[in-house]
Amino acid sequence: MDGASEDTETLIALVSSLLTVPAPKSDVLLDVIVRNNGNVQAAADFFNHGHEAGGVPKNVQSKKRKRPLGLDDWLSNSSPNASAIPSGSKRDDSNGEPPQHPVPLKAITHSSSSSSPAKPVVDLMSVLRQAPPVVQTTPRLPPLMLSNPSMVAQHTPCTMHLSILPPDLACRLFYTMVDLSRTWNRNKWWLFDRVVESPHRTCFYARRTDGVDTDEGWQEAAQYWYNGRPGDPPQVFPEPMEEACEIVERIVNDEMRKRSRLPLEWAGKGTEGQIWRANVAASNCYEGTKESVGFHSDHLTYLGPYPTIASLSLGTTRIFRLREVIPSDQISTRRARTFNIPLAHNSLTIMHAATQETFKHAIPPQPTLDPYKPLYPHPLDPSSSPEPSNCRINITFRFYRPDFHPKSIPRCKCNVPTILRPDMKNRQDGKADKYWWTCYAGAQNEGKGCGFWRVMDVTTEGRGPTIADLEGKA
Ligand SMILES: O=C(O)CCC(=O)C(=O)O
Ligand SMILES: [Fe+2]
Repeated sequence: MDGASEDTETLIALVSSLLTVPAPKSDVLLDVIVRNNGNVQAAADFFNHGHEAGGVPKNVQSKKRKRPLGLDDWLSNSSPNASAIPSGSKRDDSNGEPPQHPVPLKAITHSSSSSSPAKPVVDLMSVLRQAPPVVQTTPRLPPLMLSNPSMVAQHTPCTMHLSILPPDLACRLFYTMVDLSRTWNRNKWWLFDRVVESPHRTCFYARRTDGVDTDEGWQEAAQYWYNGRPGDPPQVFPEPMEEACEIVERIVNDEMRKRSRLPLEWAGKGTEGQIWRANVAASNCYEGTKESVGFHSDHLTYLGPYPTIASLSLGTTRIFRLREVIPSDQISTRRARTFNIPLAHNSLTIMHAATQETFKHAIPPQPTLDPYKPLYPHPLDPSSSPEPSNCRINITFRFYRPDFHPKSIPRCKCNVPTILRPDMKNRQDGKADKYWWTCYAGAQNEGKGCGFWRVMDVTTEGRGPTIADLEGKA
């Protein structure tokens, strides 16, 4: 995943933790957070001191006299040493909101590369727990298994494409990535006051044709893949990944031509006139039943609004879980449904425009799995017989937009590049959606950031061309 996404729910949790009055509903909290430009303390002050002064309208006050929700309510009591992933559903909003102290970049870089955290690193899933229940009157819908491409297209903004690579290429790419994955790392970042670790291994790749050796922008982009931890320069696409990428690009372009485009989507073209091309890829390896990635939407920092992300699955079939984030104004009238999509070997899931703005996705732990039985022997040992494998390899091919080049990303008061996130809860279905640049220093700086928060404005920031520019509607 592109870093771990912190989102509006994290902001809400942080404001709730500062309240000395009964907690209002989350849409009210968010409204006040937005009006205070994302300043958690100012939003909390508004509730704490505004009530008596009549600052909060009657209809935004909670009817129930409840103990205010504290930070501890969001953190489970599990031992920080626990590295096993507990069973049962866990919330993953990933990173905590960057806190309040400005820190120079050097300190952050130093801290991220060599810090010895005060508390031991813990598995992310052992720190987070279920969100408090929202009072709901609409009926709960049971999770739905989307077992074929037409069901996926019917219920989600994604499409599913089966058996996309020649079988020998799919198998060779699987072996190549499993071999490479032995050196990949688990993502680590600060969540509130401790370091958490993603329960799977990941690696960031940049395509050679896109100036991997010369453009230091890729180095920064790679660093952000690892939640701001400095690391080695990005790897280039290994040969079978390049071969697969060309096939993936053709499928994505064919699919995109059939779909209507949204105003903030990128409207540039590739050298061969393609609507979409991949210039980077991130690969994930999940071994066994427990390795997973929690619910998140991908950071949009270099992808820009409404990205298309093409996700190739190889090896063992795992479930891809999708769940819509219901906008605040619809929360009492409809419920999100959980969709489970089995990702077979050699299948491509395209997360089309608006997936990151409207849904969260996860690869949950699962009780059992079917080992993948390769059809071909390992290319480095052609006389061996193929061994069944419990690994799933995922490669997400992405297009990092030139108008969101690392050089153009605003820096916060810590002098660290910010991250771009959509306002999922207050969206307008492509018409006037809001995106925020927020401080991300806290992910690596012992949880300390500056609280920087600014609305992204495509026009004043000189970004584009977008579809709206082309259509003259900007
Ligand atoms: O493994 C997958 O299919 C999902 C990976 C993912 O969400 C990510 O890399 O952002
Ligand atoms: Fe993701």
